[in-house]
Amino acid sequence: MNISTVTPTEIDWSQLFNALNIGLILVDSNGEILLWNEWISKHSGINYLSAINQPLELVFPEKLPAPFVAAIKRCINTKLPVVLSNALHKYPLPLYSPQKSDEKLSQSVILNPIKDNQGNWNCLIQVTDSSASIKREKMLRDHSETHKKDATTDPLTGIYNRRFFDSHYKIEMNQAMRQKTTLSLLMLDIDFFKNYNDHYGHPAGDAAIIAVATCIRTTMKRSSDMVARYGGEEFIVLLPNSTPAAAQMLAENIRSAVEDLKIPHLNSLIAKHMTVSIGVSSFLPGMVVDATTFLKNTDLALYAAKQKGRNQVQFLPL
Ligand SMILES: Nc1nc2c(ncn2[C@@H]2O[C@H](COP(=O)(O)OP(=O)(O)OP(=O)(O)O)[C@@H](O)[C@H]2O)c(=O)[nH]1
Repeated sequence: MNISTVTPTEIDWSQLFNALNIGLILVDSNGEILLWNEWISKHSGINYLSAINQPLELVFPEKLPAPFVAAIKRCINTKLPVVLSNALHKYPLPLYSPQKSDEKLSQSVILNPIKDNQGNWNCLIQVTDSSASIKREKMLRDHSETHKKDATTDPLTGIYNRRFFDSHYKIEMNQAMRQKTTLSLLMLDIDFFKNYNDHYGHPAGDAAIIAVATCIRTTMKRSSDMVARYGGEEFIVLLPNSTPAAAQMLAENIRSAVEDLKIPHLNSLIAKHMTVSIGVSSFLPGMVVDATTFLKNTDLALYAAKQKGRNQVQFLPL
């Protein structure tokens, strides 16, 4: 049915307005209510008879926001529609969810100028419940943030994963070369971890990896330092602007902090507790060396720490 072709005698307009799943209020230029549909009654708790011919600003028990009242006046004066941004005006009217009477309804509101038969301009306020779309947007946003976090974080320990390290390392390396600054790397590996797993079981092994990751993270001081899980029981620490001496000192702090955790390791061949070996390498200003070589050198330093007896720090110059 084309509504524009039917006359008011052919259709019950109030029935139509009340059947709509949006709120409708029509106010004249004095702010008096000319139309108030069922949806608005349901969400405001104010029935048609209490609202009709009353000033909009006095009908609600709460004061209406001044920008909303100003927008209605603007709509009538300019004879132009106004869309109220949901971000700025979340609750223009004191409307509530019929299911949860204490939960304010977030609303999308559009104001339209309407001319009556006498040529007077009124404002039609259309209100829709935007809580569902806001919830959907929030869900999508949370989802994408979780996704981003998943892509950069190691699920077991919560520290960065190797993929994130690889990309971050390239950026830091380029910066150190361009700006002629120092960059140090530590590579850490838990000693005799295979024996630990074999003796205490895989879940205990996982718990030990988490404990070591947490220990490294809490021993690091600067916000620019970053630690990542590089392999099963291997970690890598990137230290921008750290000299060889500072990097070795931090490595020693981490080594002794892990020892101080006193995680029993009866199958270690060098101690009664869990220990780590650490290789240290530093890129110095003006050096001509690529990122892969620097990384390999750090790995060689770690290898040296293992060879020399484990539970120690070894520095290998580039
Ligand atoms: N529980 C647990 N074990 C892991 C994980 N990733 C790797 N591993 C184990 O870590 C052990 C590493 O053993 P190896 O590389 O032989 O080294 P290691 O026994 O620590 O000996 P050294 O490094 O020479 O002192 C292997 O047994 C892996 O199965 C993990 O996520 N959880």
